[in-house]
Amino acid sequence: MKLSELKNIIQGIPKTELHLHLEGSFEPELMFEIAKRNNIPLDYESVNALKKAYKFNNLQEFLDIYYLGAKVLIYEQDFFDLTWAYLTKVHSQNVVHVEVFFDPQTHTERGVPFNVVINGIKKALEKGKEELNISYKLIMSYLRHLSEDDAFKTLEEALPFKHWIDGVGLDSSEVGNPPSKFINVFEASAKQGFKLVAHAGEEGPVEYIWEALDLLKIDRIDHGNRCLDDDKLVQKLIQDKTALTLCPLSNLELKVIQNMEDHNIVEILDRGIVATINSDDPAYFGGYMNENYYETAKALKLNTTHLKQLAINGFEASWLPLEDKEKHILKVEQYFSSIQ
Ligand SMILES: Nc1ncnc2[nH]cnc12
Ligand SMILES: [Zn+2]
Repeated sequence: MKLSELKNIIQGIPKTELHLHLEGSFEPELMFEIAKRNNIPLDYESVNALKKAYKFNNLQEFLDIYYLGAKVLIYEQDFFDLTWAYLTKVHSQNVVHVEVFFDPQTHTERGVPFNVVINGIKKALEKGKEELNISYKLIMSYLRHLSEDDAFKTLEEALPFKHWIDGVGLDSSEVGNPPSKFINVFEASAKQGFKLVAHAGEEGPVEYIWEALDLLKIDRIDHGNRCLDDDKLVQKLIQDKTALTLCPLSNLELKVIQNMEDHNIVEILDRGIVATINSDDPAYFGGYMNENYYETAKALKLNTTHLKQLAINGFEASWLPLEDKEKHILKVEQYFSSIQ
């Protein structure tokens, strides 16, 4: 297949995004605009200088810059603009359903009230549903470098907005902050009716994936690249149909892999695990959904069967009601039939 043909095929696939940090979709241009209107100095003198700093050797180096950027977000309008920019971008890439993370503690820690953050995000998501026909779920993520008590405080703050939040997640610095640190707050979150996900096995060992499953009782694993290290785990993921939200460009930029050709997504798919493709923090890692599909497909020579499976998996692994999943999956199947 020619690369231009591959690009066109990917553009046409109706897609989901299930692993996206809204703060990670903060493009430098918008960051500078908001910094200026809020009168907050940035450590970089221009968009280009900031972009030049986007060279990471590991997750922590990225997180340090990601939290710096988020500091300019103060008002409801800022959170609205951030979310709306993401939605219009992925709409242009034929993404039709998103399940997005926000990190409340990154903002409440700086004195920005929880309601300001969530009101801005929610208004943009609703506008996206009305005007762009993008359905959505919202996931509140606890920062794992902070304490479980802090996560509990966040859960309390979230309760008045419970009807707007579909699930809770666990992100930030993985190594040294195992899922077991958050058993109680995940149990309390489940009692409130939230679905559960957690980043596990991105940089951390396969044991963290086991902990996320057995101790936190999560529904879906964010990343999970390390799962192939353990055959018993692979069997469990297949049996329980537990999905992985893989993020190939993120893995490359954070040096989880050295080359895209080294990515294990084909093996994960071929073993029968419900693998999905996502962008994680697209403003920092050089690509949104289409670019993630494209770079992966190009490097690993994915065929249309793989592409179709990945797209279907996105809907299967989503939290959409069954009839919506089926409707979308039918459209994916019709699309691939039409291009044969
Ligand atoms: N890839 C990632 N891993 C952990 N925490 C994150 N927060 C934003 N992106 C993240
Ligand atoms: Zn992530």
